[in-house]
Amino acid sequence: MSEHPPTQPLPLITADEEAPGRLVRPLLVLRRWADEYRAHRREHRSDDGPSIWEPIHLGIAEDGRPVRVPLIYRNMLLAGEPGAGKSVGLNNVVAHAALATDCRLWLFDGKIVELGLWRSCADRFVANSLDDAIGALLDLQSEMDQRYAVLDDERRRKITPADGVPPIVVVLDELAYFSATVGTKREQEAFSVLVRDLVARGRAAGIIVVAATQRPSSDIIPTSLRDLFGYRWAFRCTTDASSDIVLGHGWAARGHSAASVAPETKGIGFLLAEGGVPRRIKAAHLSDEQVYALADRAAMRRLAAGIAHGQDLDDTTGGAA
Ligand SMILES: Nc1ncnc2c1ncn2[C@@H]1O[C@H](COP(=O)(O)OP(=O)(O)OP(=O)(O)O)[C@@H](O)[C@H]1O
Repeated sequence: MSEHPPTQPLPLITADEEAPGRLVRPLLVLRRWADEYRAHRREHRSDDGPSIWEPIHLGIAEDGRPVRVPLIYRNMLLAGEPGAGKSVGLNNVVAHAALATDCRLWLFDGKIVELGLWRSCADRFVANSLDDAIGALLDLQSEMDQRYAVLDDERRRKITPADGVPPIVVVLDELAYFSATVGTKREQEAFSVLVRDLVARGRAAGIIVVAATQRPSSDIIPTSLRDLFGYRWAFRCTTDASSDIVLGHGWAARGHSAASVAPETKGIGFLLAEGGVPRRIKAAHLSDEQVYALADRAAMRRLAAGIAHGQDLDDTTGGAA
């Protein structure tokens, strides 16, 4: 935000010829200062928008405090029964990433319409083709490997904002569609192996995986994959066992179960952040109208920043080189 300009000294004596020398009332002085400040803000308003290096607002905790988490160098898993509020929760993450012109956005949506609202902001949008999904993940894997090669050359461990190499936010909704529903077993396995590799190795290269599923079962979220996610957000689950599949074994027995969320209380979930204790939070709700408005705004910002949809990763960022 720009600073307040040097304030011009305001005359404390009116120039009113009919009452020369009358003191200006302090309230009027304050009002004029406020007007001057507002005008300055309007003129110099900084519209930098959010950054992917800043925490993302997810909702509010039980104590009424906002819940904001940094996503950079981390991954997030969202799971819960159909209609529990995952898409609404996911929209908070996508909105932040879309508005942040310092990251790229790759969206995978087997259902097409959930993330489809953000399509104009995405560098790559994969709909219901497993073939396309595998192709896109292979491209991400090779981008990740290139970035690591550069980091290795420079004897560094991870990318930083100073590098100018944009983090890539990869959003996968619905995970089970690609890993268990369409395609052959072999293709599903190829998809799962690539996702696991990105989640396991992508963080330091700035590749952030955010995956959502309405099937919190061990075939979709095996423990070995679940444990790679620094953030796990369990929306209402039907059983303690499925809540544990998302959050980790034993949390339900300790009183942290997403099965305790009443079916009618949409948007409530348990967020486990980096080895802490799961917190019960309510996701911030963006209506469809708000999502459309934000998506349009984000697309314009991306266009203005020269990173609009369709531009090749290497054209605009230089890749990792
Ligand atoms: N945080 C919230 N605040 C208010 N209402 C919410 C919230 N989250 C969800 N809802 C309501 O619940 C409905 C279902 O939410 P949402 O579409 O996010 O569920 P979902 O878990 O993604 O479902 P599915 O798995 O079927 O896609 C929303 O349309 C909205 O009306």
